[in-house]
Amino acid sequence: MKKKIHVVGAIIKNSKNEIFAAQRNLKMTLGGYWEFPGGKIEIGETSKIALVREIQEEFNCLINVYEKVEDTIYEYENFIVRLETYMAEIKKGELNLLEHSDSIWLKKKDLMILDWAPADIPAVRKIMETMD
Ligand SMILES: Nc1nc2c([nH]c(=O)n2[C@H]2C[C@H](O)[C@@H](COP(=O)(O)OP(=O)(O)OP(=O)(O)O)O2)c(=O)[nH]1
Repeated sequence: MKKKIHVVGAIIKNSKNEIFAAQRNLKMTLGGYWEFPGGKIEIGETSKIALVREIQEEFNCLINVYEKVEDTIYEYENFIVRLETYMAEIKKGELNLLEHSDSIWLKKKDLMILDWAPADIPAVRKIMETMD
């Protein structure tokens, strides 16, 4: 049976209404794909607490987490992911790439130029449809 993982991702918006995307480095699973930063929820954590922790660990940055955007299940070749995404903003500091190979701030209309991790596509579509 395929392993199931529960992952949370932050759709971080700046004052120019741009969205932050990060590229997974080639040593990570799904290396090279773009994602909403985040990671696996640990036992006993809420999704929002996990998201704040992951962004602190991977980007040394404190975020505020707001409403849920999407909740998708996607079956990869070797595992099944449940990806929850939440709107977020930087509360303190800046996003430093401690683990990712690249990052970009994009207007929502341009989001599809990236090669997103397949599980992220429903969230990307939803942002493009709903955000001002
Ligand atoms: N953080 C994040 N992970 C995503 C997204 N979409 C998606 O399919 N994933 C997958 C990639 C990873 O297999 C998993 C998240 O694990 P993680 O971010 O904690 O990665 P990790 O380095 O700890 O995982 P691993 O490479 O050690 O297996 O979910 C996304 O938007 N954000």
